[in-house]
Amino acid sequence: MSKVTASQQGSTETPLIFLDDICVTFKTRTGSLLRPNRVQAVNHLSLKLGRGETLGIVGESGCGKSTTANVMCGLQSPTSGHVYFKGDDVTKRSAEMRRHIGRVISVVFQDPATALNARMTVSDQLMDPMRVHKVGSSAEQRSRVKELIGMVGLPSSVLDALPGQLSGGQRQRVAIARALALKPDAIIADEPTSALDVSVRAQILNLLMDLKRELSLSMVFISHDIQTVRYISDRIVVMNKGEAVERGTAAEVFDNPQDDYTKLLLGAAPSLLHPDASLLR
Ligand SMILES: Nc1ncnc2c1ncn2[C@@H]1O[C@H](COP(=O)(O)OP(=O)(O)OP(=O)(O)O)[C@@H](O)[C@H]1O
Repeated sequence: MSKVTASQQGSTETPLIFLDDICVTFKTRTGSLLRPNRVQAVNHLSLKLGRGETLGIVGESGCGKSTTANVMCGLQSPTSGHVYFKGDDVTKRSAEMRRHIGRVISVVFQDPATALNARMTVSDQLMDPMRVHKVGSSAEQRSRVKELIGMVGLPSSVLDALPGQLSGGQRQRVAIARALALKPDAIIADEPTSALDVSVRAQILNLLMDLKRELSLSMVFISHDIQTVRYISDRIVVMNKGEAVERGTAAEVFDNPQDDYTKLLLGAAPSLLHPDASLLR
């Protein structure tokens, strides 16, 4: 397995995740069997996720955000380029490496209704990753489940509930608790508030920020809403048509946007966050 040093990646500390010149091309259903059409979902993208930072990835639907997230957590192999985890080249993962990365990088998806198993109680959903990865005794797993549900601000009475008996916000809290079950290094949150009622979006964002700080997590936060990304991120990458068109600290991107597309996003739709700013901290 080849290594890349921090200085080769242009920083003093080896990032948790480093995507180096990633391209992802998909064959589409249009075109013929011999000459399938292709879509370039990610086009020569390089980015780093530092330890303990929140990296926001923002752009319109179809610009390649989810594909980028999937490359980061190993759900998608790049067509070209390299993926480094803590400096190790993990582009071509063995089954063991895939398992390890699945444990240390967790994903929170947009819609908790589909991300959770409708037939499993909350308790079983939280226990599941620990059972699959054989972490702890059953007594330790049960105790961790109680700890997890408290961490996301839900009462232990919900542990016996099925997802369908919970509100959308409660379900997303359960999905976040499950993502934390194996004590990951990083969470990738892919549009985690988009499917939620506007009144609970700020609560979920605040929860993610609190957990990230308390647990010293790294986080990738993906959204098409640039105001939400600004609120939660330390650094931001703006994507357009598979490419990173702008990057910088949240303040740099907002106060002094350089790219026309970023300016367009900033001038576009109002924030999808609750209009009552007092809900945000
Ligand atoms: N499995 C796939 N097969 C074919 N094309 C795909 C596949 N996954 C994504 N694409 C295409 O790649 C491009 C980027 O998709 P991606 O889902 O990464 O964008 P996105 O910015 O996350 O969009 P959204 O916000 O709508 O989820 C789109 O044109 C999409 O249709």
